This record gives sequence, C-alpha cells and structure tokens, in this order.
Amino acid sequence: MAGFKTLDDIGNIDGKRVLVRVDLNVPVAGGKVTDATRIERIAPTIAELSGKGAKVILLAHFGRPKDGPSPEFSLEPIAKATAEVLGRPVGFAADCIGDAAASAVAAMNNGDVLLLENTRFYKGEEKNDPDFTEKLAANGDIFVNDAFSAAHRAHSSTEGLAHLLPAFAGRTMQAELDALEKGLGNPARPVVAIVGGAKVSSKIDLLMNLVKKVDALVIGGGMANTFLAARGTDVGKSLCEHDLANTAKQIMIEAAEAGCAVILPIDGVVAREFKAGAASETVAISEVPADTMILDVGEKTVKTVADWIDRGATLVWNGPLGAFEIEPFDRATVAAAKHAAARTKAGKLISVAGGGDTVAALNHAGVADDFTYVSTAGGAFLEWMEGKPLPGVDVLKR
Ligand SMILES: Nc1ncnc2c1ncn2[C@@H]1O[C@H](COP(=O)(O)OP(=O)(O)OP(=O)(O)O)[C@@H](O)[C@H]1O
Ligand SMILES: O=C(O)[C@H](O)COP(=O)(O)O
Repeated sequence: MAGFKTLDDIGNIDGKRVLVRVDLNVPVAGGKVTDATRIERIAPTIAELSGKGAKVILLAHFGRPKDGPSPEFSLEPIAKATAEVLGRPVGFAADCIGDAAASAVAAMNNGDVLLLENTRFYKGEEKNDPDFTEKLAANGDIFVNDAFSAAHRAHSSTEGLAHLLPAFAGRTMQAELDALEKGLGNPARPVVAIVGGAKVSSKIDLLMNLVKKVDALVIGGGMANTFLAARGTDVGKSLCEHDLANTAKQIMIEAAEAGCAVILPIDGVVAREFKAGAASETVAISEVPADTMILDVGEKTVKTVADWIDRGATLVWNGPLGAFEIEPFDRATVAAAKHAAARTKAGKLISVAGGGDTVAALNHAGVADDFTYVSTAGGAFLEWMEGKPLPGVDVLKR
C-alpha cells in the first residue's frame, strides 16, 4: 500500500505491546451483538500480531456516551462477542487508561489479546487531548490502526496515538482502502448514491460535496425527514432535525447546480410506536398523520429507488431506508438491497455499500455477498467518497 507502513513493515514484535485501534461499534439488541461483521474483519490483524508474539491491546469506542462511564456503553459484552468470533480468549480491562489498564496489560503473556474499556468514556478522546493520548500511549510500544470506519474522526485513539508511537495500518484498513480505490476510484457513470439511516447531523454536511460527485442522490431513512421538512412537508413525530432545514435546502440548491438529481420519498410507512409489530399504514408523504412517525419508505418509493438503481452503473449506499431492525419496517431496505444485488449479479451494476447498520441490513436481506464490495465504514466511507482527507489515514502517511 502506497503512502504508509503496513504490518509487512512492522518487524520483530515478539513481546511488544501493540495498541490496536479497532471499530467495535457494532449493532447490539438486548445486550447481544446482532451483526458481527466488524469483529470478523479485524480478525486477520489480531491473528497476525498475536502469532508474532505481540501483546495485542485493543482500543475501541462504543456509541456516543455523553457523560463519562455508563454500563449502557460498556465494551464488556463486546469483549465476550469478540472472543466468540475470534475463537480465543479476549481479556477485558474496566478502563482504557490508569491503573486498571496498566495492571491488565502487565499481566498479559505474549500473544494474548486484551480489550480496554470504551475510549469515549473520557472527553479527551474526542478532543484529541494530548494528555489523554499520552495516557493511552503509556500502555503500548507500537500503534496499529485497523479502524478504517473511524478514520474520519481525529480522536486520540484514531489520530493522536500515531504521533507518539511507531504507527502502522492494519490489514482491514489496508484492504478497505484498496477495495474502495478499485471499485470507486474512477467509477463507471452514472453514479447513484443512496443515503439513509439516522446519523443526520453528523452526515448531512458531507452531502453538500457528495452531490458534486454523484449523478443522483436517493435520500431515505431518518435522513429524508429533514429534507422533507425543509421542503415544507409535515413529517409528524418522525426523527427529524428541523434546525438543519437550511443545510438541507442548500444541499438541494448545490445538487441542482451540479446536475445531481435528488430523490426524496413519495410515500412512507407510518406508525405510532417504534416497536415490532406496531400497527402501521402506508400513506402519501403529504399525508403523514401528526401523531405518527415515518419508519420506512413506502412501496411507490421503493419502485422509484429500484428505477434509479437501474439507471446507475455504480451504486454507493450508506444508511438503511427504514428502521430495518424492526419488522415490518425492514421491507424497503430489503427490497432495494435485493434489487441492487440482482443487478450486480447480472453484471449490470458495481455496488458498494458501507456502514455498521447498513452491513447488518444487507446481511438481514441475505445479499451482502452479492454486492461488489461491502465496507465496514459508513461516515468514513462517505467522506472518502467526497474526497475529504481522513485524519486517521493521513497521520499514518506522515
Ligand atoms: N425512518 C427512520 N426513523 C428512525 N430511524 C431510522 C429510520 N430509518 C433508518 N433508521 C435507523 O438508522 C440506523 C442506521 O443509521 P446509521 O446512519 O447509523 O447507518 P450506518 O450504516 O450504521 O452508518 P455508520 O456506520 O456511519 O454508523 C438504524 O438503526 C435504523 O433503525
Ligand atoms: O459507526 C461508525 O460509523 C463509526 O464507528 C464511527 O462512529 P461515530 O459516528 O460515532 O464517530
């Protein structure tokens, strides 16, 4: 891989403490990991480092905790799931810095794997605070970043550490960048993007540039509601960031100037409760009852999405079209995923999808293997697509 050092360059690491940034921000329901793709993808790096006799110390975040440590955002259950997927013991330390981390690391044998508690339990992580970074670095001799899906964050564990320790890209980081370059470096046109999901505030800005790179942008999921509301459509109690209406309007203007079609839902599946089997109905998007939430796009929109997929030579997809974890709100995502998979299998489409929940949705639809490439990254993948520098990758190139 041009530009940075990989595990091929790491040399003798027998007995060395290797801090490995991984992305264990996996979908969880009822305390159980519902999609283990991100864990499976880090297995090669862990096996390689452990096989060379390193003490493998995993650093990761989970969710977006606001007020320090809380059981809801603990990585402890994920350590168990990681051990199951890797088929080997994975220790757990109840803190990522300080005595708990230091003593767990000191007790490691060569080849052992240890996961440290959520780095986001400290405010210093997201601030990339040098003091916090130093405390993380105290437990390692070498830094490996295998979290491509968190590489758009300039945090202590994704960026800061690479300034303090010899830094290398892990196998997944390397494979993700290679695959994205191959599939999307010079994409066949027209390029159709589908963006959905729930991370509206953290992804809406990047749509401003994305509309200049793609020929059509299909917006679904929670993201669509903010655009619908900006256009004056009443979205009832739906997930919607009304204060981003001006951003949404500006994106629609930029898209028109760039010649990028923006496709919004024309119908939606609405319900009064966000739970499995909740009574639901499909309504025109202009007729969403005030006391309901749009939890999926409707059949007419699915047909439109399929038509746009058919017009594309390349499909880029991040974010499900609905709350796919809960039936029946998985229908549109499953139908669109199957449609894209069939076009790909027929050799008519290059399809690249990414994101923690997006991968889970494709697995739920049973078609992840039929896509040209499935990235573990959502936001990072879209930022890469935009052409934005990714701090976690750039720092490895220093
Ligand atoms: N209409 C909707 N209302 C509420 N939630 C929705 C709706 N549509 C989709 N979602 C939720 O969006 C979530 C996924 O969004 P998200 O932006 O996190 O995607 P992702 O693929 O995980 O990307 P990343 O890896 O960047 O997190 C799912 O949990 C899904 O239930
Ligand atoms: O799920 C993701 O996209 C990554 O783990 C990054 O998570 P974040 O959006 O909370 O930074």
